Amino acid sequence: MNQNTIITNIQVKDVRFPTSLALDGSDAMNPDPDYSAAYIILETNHPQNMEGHGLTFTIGRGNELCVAAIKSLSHLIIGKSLQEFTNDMAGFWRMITGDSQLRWLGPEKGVIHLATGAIVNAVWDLYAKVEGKPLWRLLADMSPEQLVSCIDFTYITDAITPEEALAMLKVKEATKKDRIAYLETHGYPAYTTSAGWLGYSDDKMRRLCREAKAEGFKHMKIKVGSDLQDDMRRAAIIREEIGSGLKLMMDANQKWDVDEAIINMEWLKMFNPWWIEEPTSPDDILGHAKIAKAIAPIKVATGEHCQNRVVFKQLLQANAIGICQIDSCRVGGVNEILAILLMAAKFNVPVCPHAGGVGLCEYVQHLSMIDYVAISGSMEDRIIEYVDHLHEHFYDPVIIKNGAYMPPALPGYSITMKEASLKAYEFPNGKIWEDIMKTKNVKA
Ligand SMILES: C[C@H](O)[C@@H](O)CC(=O)C(=O)O
Ligand SMILES: [Mg+2]
Repeated sequence: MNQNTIITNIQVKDVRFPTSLALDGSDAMNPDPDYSAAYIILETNHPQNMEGHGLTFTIGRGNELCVAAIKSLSHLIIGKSLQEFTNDMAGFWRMITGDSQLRWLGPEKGVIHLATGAIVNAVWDLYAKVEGKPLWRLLADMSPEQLVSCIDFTYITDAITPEEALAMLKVKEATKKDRIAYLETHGYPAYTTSAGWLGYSDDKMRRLCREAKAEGFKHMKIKVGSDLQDDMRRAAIIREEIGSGLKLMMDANQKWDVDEAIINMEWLKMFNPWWIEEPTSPDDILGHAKIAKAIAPIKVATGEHCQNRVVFKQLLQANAIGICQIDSCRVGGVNEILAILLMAAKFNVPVCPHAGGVGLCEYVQHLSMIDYVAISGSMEDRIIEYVDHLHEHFYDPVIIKNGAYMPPALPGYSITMKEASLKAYEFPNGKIWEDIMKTKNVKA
């Protein structure tokens, strides 16, 4: 590695895609999302002009808050060298989350933590690019000691210690190469949410179900939580299309109170769902535990709004989740994800990442792959979410074959967006937004 890759500047962009126009991504809680990215480019003095790219995901309004928070954090990395960070990754993460004045805004939650995710992921993207490897492979090639050294164990040692983590990783070390070979041949299984968005008509839902089946998907997710009768009607349509052989998952996006979730699942269980996702408030650990106990063997899944490793720890300790849904930039990026993956493996809870959003499929494929290669060592009951939106804006978009993600081969974290897309979709002055404002005759 070049010994002096200095981060000289950080560009921060507010990029938004008008997905609400077609109701792509719509659910019971979020009826009109505009998939958006607070997007950053780390400029460096690298002789080949290497840049680190990263984003954090929002659904439109408020993206500017993440942009502002990233700007507030940027003094922590500008002028520093990449090597200073990579020599002590856990220290780097503690430094980014530990600015005492900014920490007051969290700690480690909300807008400031979303911003942390963008910056941390951009540093990992730069690291992987400088090393000439896709991120999953950079991590897979690390020794157990190196992987453990990336993790800040603060607040989680009652669930997992660095020594335990090391022992777990060492068990998987010898067989890593077999799993890399398997991944390269078969990929990692995916499920699709594309047919199940709440705002889609019945005809569109049916067509997308058929297409997904023909493309080889074996699992599909449907949105619920608007109105029970309508949820049942739509679930019946999907079951009719996919038959009993395919797995169906349901996502309530936090719409229900705890007892309401239990009652509604009593009705919805006739459609044989594998899991119910975000049945209630993402902060209600005991509520999730109560639901999980009441509706077993249907599993409770959550994580896309889970703010940090501490909440994941408690969800796992309380037997509140049967599926752990990491989100690549809701928590503080790769370092914190590694901690969560290790805890999930220790508690024997499968990880099925959340990827409904722009760039999230591109990100999370790397995370499931490192989980498989080095951490849990298993694909059993594990699938990565896939949504069929906006991949054309990335230089290294996901590749899905026969319903599986194929491992990315280009260096980096696959999150670099095309310059033309960054320009056209920049909010509010990009061409796309200017045109939308003109049509609506409004100012942003
Ligand atoms: C607003 C988003 O599209 C959300 O519905 C995504 C989600 O819950 C998922 O992909 O799961
Ligand atoms: Mg969801």
